[in-house]
Amino acid sequence: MESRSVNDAELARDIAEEAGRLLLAIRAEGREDGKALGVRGDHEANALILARLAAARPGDAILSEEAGDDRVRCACPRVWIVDPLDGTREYSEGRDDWAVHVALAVDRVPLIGAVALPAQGVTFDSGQQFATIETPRRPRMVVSRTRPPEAALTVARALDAELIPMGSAGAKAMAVVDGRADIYLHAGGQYEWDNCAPAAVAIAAGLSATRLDGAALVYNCEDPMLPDLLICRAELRDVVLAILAGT
Ligand SMILES: Nc1ncnc2c1ncn2[C@@H]1O[C@H](COP(=O)(O)O)[C@@H](OP(=O)(O)O)[C@H]1O
Ligand SMILES: [Mg+2]
Repeated sequence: MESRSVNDAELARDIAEEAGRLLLAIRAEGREDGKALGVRGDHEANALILARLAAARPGDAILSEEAGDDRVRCACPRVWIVDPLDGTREYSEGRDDWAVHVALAVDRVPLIGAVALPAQGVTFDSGQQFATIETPRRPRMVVSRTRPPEAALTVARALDAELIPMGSAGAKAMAVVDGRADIYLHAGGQYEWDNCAPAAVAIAAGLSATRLDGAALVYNCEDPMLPDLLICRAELRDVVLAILAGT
């Protein structure tokens, strides 16, 4: 029987923070820059996360952006879904909007997750307490800084929302969790590892996290592509979905 001395959310947080410290140390070394820095960071953070999960939860399956996928996981009820470095481009550019994602989907539901933002010195996990945040009169929407989707721009125009460009799905989702933004809308392509941990934390924080048609987010699918999502304050969900349905 494997050891469960820490619960799944604590384990996810510990591992995400440890990978984050490694990524900060690699960047501080200054041996690589640009693409090579991102490649090394992805590779070493992935190795650390896979080793830690295999030791702590040997009975569970793993889906990682940086590891092969034999799809044996599809028959497993508990699957860890990890992105060792989300926002690789931003990490390589010396910015602080990048993240480490460690999530656990149970029966395809994003139940547990941790999102570390190592360069911002903060980690969020689905087991923590979340502060109550007031909704401002003018909504703020985080969007990809390099490829903001047309659907997000349409919603922003309709709501007169302020647009905040930012890298990394995890960094954007956590901006909504901690009240720096109210809506994160993505379309056009993403994978389960990009949004599983962010969605798990967002749902635990009482936010709405769905597909752009309002459907539930389902994980551990045969094809790990999960191309669009909406994470927002629960009270904004219906109005955003109605705007999207009308486009
Ligand atoms: N159209 C698309 N197709 C595939 N992946 C996409 C995508 N748009 C964004 N992503 C992925 O989603 C994450 C956040 O992107 P963005 O900062 O543009 O919002 C990045 O993950 P990685 O950095 O792990 O590759 C990026 O590769
Ligand atoms: Mg990613």
